[in-house]
Amino acid sequence: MMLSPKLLTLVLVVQPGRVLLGMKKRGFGVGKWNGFGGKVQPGETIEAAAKRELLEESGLTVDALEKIGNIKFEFVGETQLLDVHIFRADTFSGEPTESDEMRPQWFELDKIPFSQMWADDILWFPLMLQKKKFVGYFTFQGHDVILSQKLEEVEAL
Ligand SMILES: Cc1cc(-c2ccco2)c2oc(N)nc2c1
Repeated sequence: MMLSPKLLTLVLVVQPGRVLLGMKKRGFGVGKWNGFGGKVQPGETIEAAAKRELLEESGLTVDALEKIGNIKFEFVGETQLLDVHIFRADTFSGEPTESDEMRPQWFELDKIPFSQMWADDILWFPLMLQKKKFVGYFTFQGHDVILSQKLEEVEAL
C-alpha cells in the first residue's frame, strides 16, 4: 500500500533569458543542478514552505510565486511517493548566495545543464518557460533512469 506522499517544493527563479539553478552540495539529489526547495513542515502551507526553502537555499526573497506544476515521483522498490509542487518566480529581492545546501548559478536558457539535472527536467522545463501549467507522474529506477512517465498540460492547478 502507498504511504501518504511526501510533500516537496521546488522553485525556479526565471528572468528574461536566464534561470537560476543551484548545485545540490549534499543530501537528496546531491550533484545535480535543480531549482530550490525541500520539505513542507507540519502546519506550513506548501507556498510558505517554498518561500522558506528558497530563502534558506539561495538567499532570495520572493513576494509572488506562481504554481506551475505538480509531479509525483515513484522509485521502484520504495513505497514513499514524492509529491513535488513546482513554482516559478519572475521577481525577487536579494542576491543569490551559496548555502550549505546549494551553490546558485544563473544559466542562459540555451545552456541549461540538463545532463547534470534530474532526468525529468528536460521534459517539463520547456512547458515552464512557455508559462504552461502541467501535472506529471514519473517512475524512477535509482536516481537517473526513468522507467515510465506521464506529463500533461493542464488549464489550472
Ligand atoms: C525524484 C525527484 C525529486 C525532485 C525534488 C527534490 C526536491 C524537490 O524536487 C526533483 O526535482 C526535479 N527537478 N526533478 C526531481 C525528481
